[in-house]
Amino acid sequence: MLRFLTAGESHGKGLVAILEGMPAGIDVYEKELLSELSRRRKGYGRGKRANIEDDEFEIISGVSNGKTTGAPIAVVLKNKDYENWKGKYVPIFSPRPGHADYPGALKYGFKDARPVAERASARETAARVACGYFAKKLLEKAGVRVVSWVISIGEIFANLPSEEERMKDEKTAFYLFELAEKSEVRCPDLTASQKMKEIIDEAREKGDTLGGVFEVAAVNAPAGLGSFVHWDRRLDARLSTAVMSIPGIKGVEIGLGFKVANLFGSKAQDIIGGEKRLTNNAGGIEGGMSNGEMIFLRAAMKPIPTLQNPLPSVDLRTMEKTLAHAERSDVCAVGSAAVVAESMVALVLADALLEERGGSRW
Ligand SMILES: Cc1cc2nc3c(=O)[nH]c(=O)nc-3n(C[C@H](O)[C@H](O)[C@H](O)COP(=O)(O)O)c2cc1C
Ligand SMILES: C=C(O[C@@H]1CC(C(=O)O)=C[C@@H](OP(=O)(O)O)[C@H]1O)C(=O)O
Repeated sequence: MLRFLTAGESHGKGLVAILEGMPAGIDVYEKELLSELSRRRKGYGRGKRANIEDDEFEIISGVSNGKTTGAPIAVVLKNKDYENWKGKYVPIFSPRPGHADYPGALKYGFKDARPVAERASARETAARVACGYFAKKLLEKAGVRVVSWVISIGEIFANLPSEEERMKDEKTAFYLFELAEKSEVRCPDLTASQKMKEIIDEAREKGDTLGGVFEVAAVNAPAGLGSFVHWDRRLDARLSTAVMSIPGIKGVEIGLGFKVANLFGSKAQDIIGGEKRLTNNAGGIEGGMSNGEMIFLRAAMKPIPTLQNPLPSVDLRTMEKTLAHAERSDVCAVGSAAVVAESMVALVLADALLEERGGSRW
């Protein structure tokens, strides 16, 4: 079983990730890990914090001579911003609607939501991407690649090859990914990317924020990952839980997703006429198992909750009406969330692959 834990707060000394269950013999390149971390951290719409951090890390166990050893892997990531926060304390008395502040304060009995915000913050997703890197390297050995791209931000939609083609065609997936990597918002349509940047600027000027939708594809995933025999072994359930756990994600669709509900069965199912299907409406998963087609999912991220032009809230100490707390924040982080989703998908698929193939060394 591949499992991981993370610890650390957004403005504390740093983050710790422990990944357990990795077999020995997986190649590890620190440069590649650093590049994965910077793919997550950067992007148009991210706030000033992204330029403060450089995601300097240290792998303190589980890797020797550039290969995993089979022992738990521990990665420590520094928060450079810690130095700026040291000795300072900024309480959050008026919870930001949409952030974890209010329910977190109620749950843990705080009048100041700062301790909630510190751990709820998506800074934690840097530790997930560190774990995801190792999962990606294991998948790479099995010929599987996980890629992502953004399809919309606010009401700006990318003009892309048809959904049918995106879900079915591996070459299209790689092509879209390559283009997305060149875009500051991680959108393969470079004209739409420009418009996306413009509405992000507009939102920033108004003290507002944006969300959007991205897609993740796992290319060349073998058939038989996951199982129908029990609810928590179903691959689609495992993938959607993993992606839904990313802060801000409010919807996950596999394959055609919600649209499939509007079709006749004859149009919805992927006809079996040989080893490969003509369509991939199922997003590569039937009966909770991968079916040998590309695994394909889509996720919706809500707009960032911290608004510089804050919404009404209350003071937790008095319950009197006031405006929500405002502080430095991202305006839009959909491209970053897509990178985190790649990691979460890779971790689920690597776990499922190890269930199938086992092995202490690869
Ligand atoms: C990469 C990334 C960056 C984020 N940046 C911010 C941010 O700067 N400000 C903010 O208020 N929320 C940000 N969020 C979203 C919040 O962390 C999230 O909305 C909050 O934890 C509440 O969780 P929920 O939206 O899942 O309910 C970010 C999320 C991700 C994935
Ligand atoms: C630090 C990261 O994301 C943070 C996620 C986040 C939130 O509330 O989720 C709030 C912001 O933190 P700060 O208030 O320090 O600017 C983001 O920058 C990161 O992704 O590395």
